[in-house]
Amino acid sequence: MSRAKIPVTVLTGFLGAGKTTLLNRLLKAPEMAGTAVLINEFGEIGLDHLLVERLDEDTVLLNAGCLCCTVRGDLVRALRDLAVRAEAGQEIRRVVVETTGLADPAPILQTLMSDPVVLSAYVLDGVVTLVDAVAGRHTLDTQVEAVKQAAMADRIVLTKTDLATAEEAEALAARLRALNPVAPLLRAVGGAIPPAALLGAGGFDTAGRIPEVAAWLAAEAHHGHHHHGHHHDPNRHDAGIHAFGLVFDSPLAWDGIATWLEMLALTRGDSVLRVKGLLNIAGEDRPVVVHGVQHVFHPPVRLAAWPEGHDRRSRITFVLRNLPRAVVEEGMAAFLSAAAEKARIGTG
Ligand SMILES: Nc1nc2c(ncn2[C@@H]2O[C@H](COP(=O)(O)OP(=O)(O)OP(=O)(O)O)[C@@H](O)[C@H]2O)c(=O)[nH]1
Repeated sequence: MSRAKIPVTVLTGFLGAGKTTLLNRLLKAPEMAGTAVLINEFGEIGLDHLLVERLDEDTVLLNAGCLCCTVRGDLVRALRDLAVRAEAGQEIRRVVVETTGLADPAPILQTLMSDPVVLSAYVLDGVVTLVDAVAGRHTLDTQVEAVKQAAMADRIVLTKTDLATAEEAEALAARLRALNPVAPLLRAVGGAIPPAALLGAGGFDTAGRIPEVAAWLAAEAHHGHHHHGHHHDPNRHDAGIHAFGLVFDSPLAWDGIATWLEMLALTRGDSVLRVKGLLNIAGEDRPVVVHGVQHVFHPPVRLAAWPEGHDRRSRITFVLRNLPRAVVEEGMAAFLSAAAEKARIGTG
């Protein structure tokens, strides 16, 4: 007799919407035991695997590229590997795939619903899409991926409602209901939501959805991944978007980096789709994690310890739209040297 198929949940949502935060909470729930996680990140230096508070053999990185583009083959391979392990007796009760914030869900769903090996071992359990209550409106206005993510969701989770006014959240909710009449619209602050609200959505169905959804899937079925428009450059989605990472050998001055990140969010928030950093701050034993999402610079968080097996250099990744890398690098260097000078004068 063949084994029961393993349910796969696709966790998506635009850059910085709160996917990793929610995943971290979810994985702590007892009913999530035996969950394998596949993480995909956009940009040269992946950090998410360091930020998911559990990196064991069942967390697989699909790194340096976008799941909907070049990494699609990796997704199939990772799922096949997990299926082999499950067949050999390892307990894999569920798989969660965290996509990059820029992922178009159509090719991912198409892959999950059509690859014969994947189909033999897995069943699609649903698409969970997170929408940031603060940045969501602007994101839906400017990024077609975000529209697709919302329209193809089986569950939509409005995040960061603690940072938005009730009117903002309600206006966004109304827009999401129009884009997706079938998905329950849930809310989560800090990723807090019962797993049962997200899991067990059942196979993907286009019934009741806006007509574009069926058209997007049909287009993917015809294209196949060889003709997928943007698969040549993993770090480039539309012409204006690019990602890069910076690495710093010496500890950084908190003053300089914090002031600069605040300035960047304030003045260039529309162009700074995402900043994520794991930082070695002068005078701190523990790593400090910083997150910027468009106009919001989130409060920094100290991790309990440096991730094992990783050096203590600071790493910052950026996803920018229509903003040259040099502008960011020069601005950052100026703020860091101003902070160093201040410290020198202060102590000298
Ligand atoms: N205030 C508030 N902050 C949140 C909430 N959810 C997430 N955040 C913060 O938002 C920032 C980004 O969260 P992540 O979970 O890293 O977002 P992500 O979607 O995984 O980001 P990418 O993988 O880069 O697309 C972090 O600073 C989180 O602490 C929320 O409900 N309220």
